[in-house]
Amino acid sequence: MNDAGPSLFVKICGLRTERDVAAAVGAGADAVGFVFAESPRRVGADVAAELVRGVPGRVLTVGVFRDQPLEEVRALARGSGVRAVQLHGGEGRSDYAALAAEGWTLIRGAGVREGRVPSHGEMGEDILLLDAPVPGSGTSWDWTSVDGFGPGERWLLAGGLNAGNVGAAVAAARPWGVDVSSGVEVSRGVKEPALIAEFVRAARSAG
Ligand SMILES: O=C(O)c1ccccc1NCC(=O)[C@H](O)[C@H](O)COP(=O)(O)O
Repeated sequence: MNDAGPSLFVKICGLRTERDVAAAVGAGADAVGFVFAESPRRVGADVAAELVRGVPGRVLTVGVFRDQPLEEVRALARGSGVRAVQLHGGEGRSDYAALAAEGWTLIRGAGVREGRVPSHGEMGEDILLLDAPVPGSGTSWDWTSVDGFGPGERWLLAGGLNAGNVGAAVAAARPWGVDVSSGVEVSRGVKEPALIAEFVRAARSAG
């Protein structure tokens, strides 16, 4: 994983096909996400496992969940072979602690509502993902409301990003990395390789 380098960490989320994975990896993404939560992007453990097998070790594989029982999170994360778990619901500290003890890298998806920006590490996460209140909806929020993250704090900016606005978003919020789903799709759940390549290029030149 790109850990402390100067370049912006780029995650492409909601991949469903080998073509999506090839596009994200080929474009130079640092992480790829597979949605196991209720969503048009949802994949099963078997499909995800097949896709994860095609991802090189330098790219972090992430399973995305929302308000699912811990046993289900464990089963899907293990069954698919992802290395990181991203939680978007009301999961509590004890859930984070249990998953951390089992060795997964933990990403906490937190919606920014009315300018209230959650702090890094509140749940014991490794990476904080600041998102729109409805994750994966392609909606943006006021990125200028972010203030006060230290240089060592790993946090991802997400929510309504695309190749056309990621530069301004990065300039305003100075995140450690960015995450996108809708902005690299032609319709909900259908990724477009050219948009993925364009997004990674724009993000890299911004950060
Ligand atoms: O993608 C989904 O449908 C989804 C459903 C439930 C929980 C999380 C989900 N997605 C997480 C993400 O991919 C991020 O929210 C994403 O990077 C930002 O989404 P977007 O605004 O569509 O770029």
